[in-house]
Amino acid sequence: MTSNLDPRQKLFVALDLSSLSEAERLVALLGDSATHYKIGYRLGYSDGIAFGRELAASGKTIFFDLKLHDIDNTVREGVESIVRTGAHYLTVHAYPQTMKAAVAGREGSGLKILAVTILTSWNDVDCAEAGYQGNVTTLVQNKARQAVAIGIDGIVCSAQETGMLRAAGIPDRIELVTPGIRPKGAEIGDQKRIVTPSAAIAGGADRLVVGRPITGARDPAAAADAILAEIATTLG
Ligand SMILES: O=c1ccn([C@@H]2O[C@H](COP(=O)(O)O)[C@@H](O)[C@H]2O)c(=O)[nH]1
Repeated sequence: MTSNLDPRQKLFVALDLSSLSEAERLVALLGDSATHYKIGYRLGYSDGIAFGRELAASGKTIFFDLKLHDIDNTVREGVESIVRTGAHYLTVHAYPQTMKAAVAGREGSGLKILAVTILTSWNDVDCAEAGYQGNVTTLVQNKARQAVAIGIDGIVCSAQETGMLRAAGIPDRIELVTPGIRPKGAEIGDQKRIVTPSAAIAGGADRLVVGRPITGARDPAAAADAILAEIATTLG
């Protein structure tokens, strides 16, 4: 049996580009190949919020990866501002107070809050260096459980952890959003917990986040199409 799922719904293209014009060019180049975009620090701190608002109004699914973490009032008010952009997803760091404030801020809106557990550029040594007790697996699991209890809509983790999280009882309604995706042969860069697109889908990732393997490719549209083909084949 083949899947009816549109593979484009599984792929967030990270618009980590230095200017609005570069981002506009990439979105035009990708055309219908991409329906979901992520905007992070690089574009977000310049024209990215307005551009995300524009893309959302044009029918694209927009994910602001702002990784909020601040005092409750600031987080809540920040989330309220993001609600007004019409975006669909927003990240906060997976600290209890921050997650509670974010959930309060998005009350009554359609904005989904995603909790960033342990960055995919970290391994066990990095967690120890940051003063955490426990390894990546334990920390991701504990943070995910806390996030679910608080009412968060999704978890950001590596696709290495998706199976473990479902086995630990993280319910299917919680979206597992996975950066650190690297097609075979792609440059790894600063990522440490990487997974190929097909392995991520096979392992139960709900959404893949891909930046440099697309934005840094000589032919970004071809790179995105190759990832979509890999996703489609795995979905069956
Ligand atoms: O744990 C995390 C959380 C967020 N990210 C973001 O995803 C993209 C990944 O980009 P690549 O170029 O494909 O590495 C980037 O915007 C990160 O800020 C993450 O990598 N890991």
